Amino acid sequence: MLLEAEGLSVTYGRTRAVASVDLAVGEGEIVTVLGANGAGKTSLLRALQGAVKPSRGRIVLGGRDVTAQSSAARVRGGMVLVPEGRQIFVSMSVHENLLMGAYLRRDGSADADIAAIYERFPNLARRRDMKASVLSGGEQQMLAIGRALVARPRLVMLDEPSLGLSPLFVEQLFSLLRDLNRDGIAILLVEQNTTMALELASRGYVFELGEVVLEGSSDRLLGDEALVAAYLGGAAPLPPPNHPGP
Ligand SMILES: Nc1ncnc2c1ncn2[C@@H]1O[C@H](COP(=O)(O)OP(=O)(O)OP(=O)(O)O)[C@@H](O)[C@H]1O
Repeated sequence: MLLEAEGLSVTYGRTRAVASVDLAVGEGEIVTVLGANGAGKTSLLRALQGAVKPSRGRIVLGGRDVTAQSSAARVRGGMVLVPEGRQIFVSMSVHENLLMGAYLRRDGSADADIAAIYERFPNLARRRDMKASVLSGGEQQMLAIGRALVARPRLVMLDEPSLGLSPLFVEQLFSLLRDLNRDGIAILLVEQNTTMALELASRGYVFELGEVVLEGSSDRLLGDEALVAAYLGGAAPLPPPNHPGP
């Protein structure tokens, strides 16, 4: 396995945001983490990235225990996070944002990788000297992903990347994730867009109150009625056709 979390727990004061979670992502695999708001998905990713110290458990990346390592060391180990809300540097140019992605690389130089990002994202190439604040939401998401790719990851973790994007951009985003995966990059995707996430991923974990309540192949989860009822909007039955209304 490329990434393994074993018995991982995250607590904030008395709140147990992540409770004894076991999770794994294989080399080149796409795995999705689903769950309602507040289920602990962001806390899980932040613990994996090293932004939050887990209260219990361990994280193994490429066979090495990284639980005590800094975020920077984990980036060098091949794991990057595209955080919720993108968190690009809005007062910096597109190009400067991409250069920040190279900052943590051991060699420090990323000209060829940034050129490859511009090839992949022509919209960013056209706007390379503009401030990131003028980009559309979709372009900002592409920039956040582009910046992560400059670090040459083996695993990209994304926290609700489709949030606030138009349906067309969401389609583009998912097709980009598919392309990245074809290039050999493993993906750990936190999404509210349950159906699209399961159609992209090979496996999924469903979180509730910090615990994994369901896990399995995407096909199994897509066919699981309990999951459909709880997470795919199938829980509320439609009123009968002759319903008098309010
Ligand atoms: N920094 C923090 N301090 C205290 N409690 C926190 C903190 N961050 C998250 N929590 C709490 O931990 C729980 C899990 O939150 P988390 O953001 O990880 O869930 P989530 O599944 O990512 O939700 P969302 O989809 O709304 O982002 C929630 O009860 C939340 O209020």
